[in-house]
Amino acid sequence: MQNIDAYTIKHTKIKSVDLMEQAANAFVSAFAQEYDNKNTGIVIFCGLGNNGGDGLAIARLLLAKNYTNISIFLTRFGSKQSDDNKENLKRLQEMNFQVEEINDVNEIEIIKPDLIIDAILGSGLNKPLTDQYAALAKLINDLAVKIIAVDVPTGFKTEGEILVDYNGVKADLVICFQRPKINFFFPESSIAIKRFKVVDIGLDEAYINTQPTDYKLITSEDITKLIKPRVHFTHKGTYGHALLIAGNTNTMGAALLSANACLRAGAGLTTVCLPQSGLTALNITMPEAMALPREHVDFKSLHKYNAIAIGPGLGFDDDNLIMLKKVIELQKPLVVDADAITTLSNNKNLLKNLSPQTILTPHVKEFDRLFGDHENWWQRVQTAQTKAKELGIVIILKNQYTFICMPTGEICINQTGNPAMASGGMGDVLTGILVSLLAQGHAAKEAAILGVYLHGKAGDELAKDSFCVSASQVVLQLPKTMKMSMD
Ligand SMILES: NC(=O)C1=CN([C@@H]2O[C@H](COP(=O)(O)OP(=O)(O)OC[C@H]3O[C@@H](n4cnc5c(N)ncnc54)[C@H](OP(=O)(O)O)[C@@H]3O)[C@@H](O)[C@H]2O)[C@@H](O)CC1
Ligand SMILES: Nc1ncnc2c1ncn2[C@@H]1O[C@H](COP(=O)(O)OP(=O)(O)O)[C@@H](O)[C@H]1O
Ligand SMILES: [K+]
Repeated sequence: MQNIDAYTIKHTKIKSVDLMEQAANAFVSAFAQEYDNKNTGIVIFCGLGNNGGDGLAIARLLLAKNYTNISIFLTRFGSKQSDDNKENLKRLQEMNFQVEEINDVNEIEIIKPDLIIDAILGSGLNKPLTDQYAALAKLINDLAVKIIAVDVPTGFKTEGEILVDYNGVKADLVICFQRPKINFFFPESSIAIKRFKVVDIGLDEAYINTQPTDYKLITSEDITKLIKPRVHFTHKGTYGHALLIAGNTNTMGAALLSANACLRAGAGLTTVCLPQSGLTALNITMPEAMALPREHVDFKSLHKYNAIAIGPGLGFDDDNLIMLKKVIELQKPLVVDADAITTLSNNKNLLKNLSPQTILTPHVKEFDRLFGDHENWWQRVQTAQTKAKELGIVIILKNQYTFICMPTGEICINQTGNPAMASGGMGDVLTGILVSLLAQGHAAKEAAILGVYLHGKAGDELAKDSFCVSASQVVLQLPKTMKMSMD
């Protein structure tokens, strides 16, 4: 971000203090949407760097908006004060507003406010908090009032492993500038952040997009470009034939959910390879799908399918390994999920044979089973990136924010989806969508981006007026979500 800052200042001829003003304005607009009561008791803590400068500018702008119940503390714990911080302190003092300067946490005397704005340290954090900073973070947290952080909670690293013994500010809301930080997407961030909002501060977007980074946020524009419209004079043969190898006695539902998702994501034809005992259920619930009883599979006949998915509810029968081997040998576009990932974990030599059009869809436990235990998500995502490159495949590491690791080393982060979707069968639905998209001719990379986004988006649409969302509901919602995502 620092170099993007510098570029914007240089090329748009905007002064850094004006960029700070834009950032403060964007913060205040977002803040006012959340807290519109002008009598709200607000305490703002500012450091000496640019995060503190933002805080001082925010204080002035809030006062101008008639938030009258504001106290400001400037923490002089160091000696270095940034120029823009000095300038904003001057502007505030010119308004005759008192800024209380503190050199030691013990000097602080505050009456419990309604909320605290944390502008002590931001993305400039370069070491863990100690001494005065750690004591101040503790004091703020212990007040047990709402905390709104400017850009980043003080003490929170924006990149790298999140410390288990985090001692920084614990924010209810982070109003973050221009782009979310990578560490916001890891579950461990919940120790410091309940919620974040990203605001546009006018940095040069075109330039940001030229900056070398492994991370890319998936946007609705990406999806609109990727979805292929249904074209006149096309027929079922145009949209591919998908095969799902799934289901077992007690987990037949997984096969049915996957198959239904595959149909509803637009595959021309869907065949389900499931145990004989599941045939009646399939025929009754999904007359559109075809069946291939698993007891009588002629592997040579599998060539005709455009894409294959293996794993949901598959179980661990003796012949599963043979089936997985045969399917990998076909070198077709392939999704390996659930129990097939576990089988792969026990037969890691197969990994190197996966075709370049393979997508693996592990959740955290399956991922660690496959690639070893990890202490945290930062490490896990690094491994996913390395393995996707090494094996030349796509790895979808599933979570609230799903990481899609490409063979090129690129990591696409998906932000759709929500906790209402945290229920069994949701991953089976994703697998059905993915194989459907592969069968329709999307490359693995495209199918992964589209599938993960649409799956979460359907869940988001349903969660707008529903406490929880079932996997079957996501399946039913899919065609609408796809249609709406086209424009
Ligand atoms: N990027 C953008 O797009 C825009 C960014 N903007 C804002 O700038 C913020 C970044 O500002 P910043 O670079 O001045 O750093 P900031 O976080 O204020 O820290 C200041 C100093 O603190 C020190 N320090 C660090 N860790 C420490 C520790 N553990 N314990 C003690 N001291 C520690 C360290 O000093 P040093 O150790 O080097 O002496 C550091 O230099 C960013 O979050 C956003 O709010 C917007 O205004 C405009 C657009
Ligand atoms: N809190 C959440 N936010 C967003 N997506 C979620 C959440 N919980 C679950 N999901 C999504 O649901 C799916 C769950 O997959 P998985 O654990 O394999 O489910 P199952 O094995 O029950 O089918 C993943 O795609 C995951 O991203
Ligand atoms: K902060």
